[in-house]
Amino acid sequence: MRIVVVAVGRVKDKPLRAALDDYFGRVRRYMPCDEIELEDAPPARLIELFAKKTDGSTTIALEVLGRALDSPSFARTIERAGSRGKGVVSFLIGGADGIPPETSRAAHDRISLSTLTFPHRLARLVLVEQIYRAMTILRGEPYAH
Ligand SMILES: C[S@@+](CC[C@H](N)C(=O)[O-])C[C@H]1O[C@@H](n2cnc3c(N)ncnc32)[C@H](O)[C@@H]1O
Repeated sequence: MRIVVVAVGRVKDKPLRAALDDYFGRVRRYMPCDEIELEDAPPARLIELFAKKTDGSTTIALEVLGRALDSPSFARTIERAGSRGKGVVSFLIGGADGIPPETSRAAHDRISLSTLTFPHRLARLVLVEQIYRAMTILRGEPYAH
């Protein structure tokens, strides 16, 4: 199984980059995990970019109005998605204007991190932290603070 986080926008802020790198590093102790940053672009271009970068993977769109999950259910969602097809699970995060509706509709699943709307870079951090948490849940290992 491999995880790919496909997100609109670059994270240049150093403390946020460091926090993301920390959680990506933790996830990579369990499985390969890539981060793909897409340029912000008009919806038609974003639809193309998301499709190209997630080709062949099981896609999960991050949406405020997506399926509400607790962390154990999120862990099981990753496990199930990883058992499909080629075992590549791609998480999609939109930019300031969100994920193009066509891309979101085409995703295999749509999940929410909260009913609150986060800035997209913060949503990325919460997602990667939750992926790390999911890995510890699936392995029955303690969460390293
Ligand atoms: C600022 S939000 C986009 C808001 C946009 N007006 C919309 O309604 O989609 C940017 C991205 O962060 C992610 N995001 C923000 N808050 C989220 C939440 N509570 N749950 C899941 N994803 C979230 C989504 O992928 C969203 O496309």
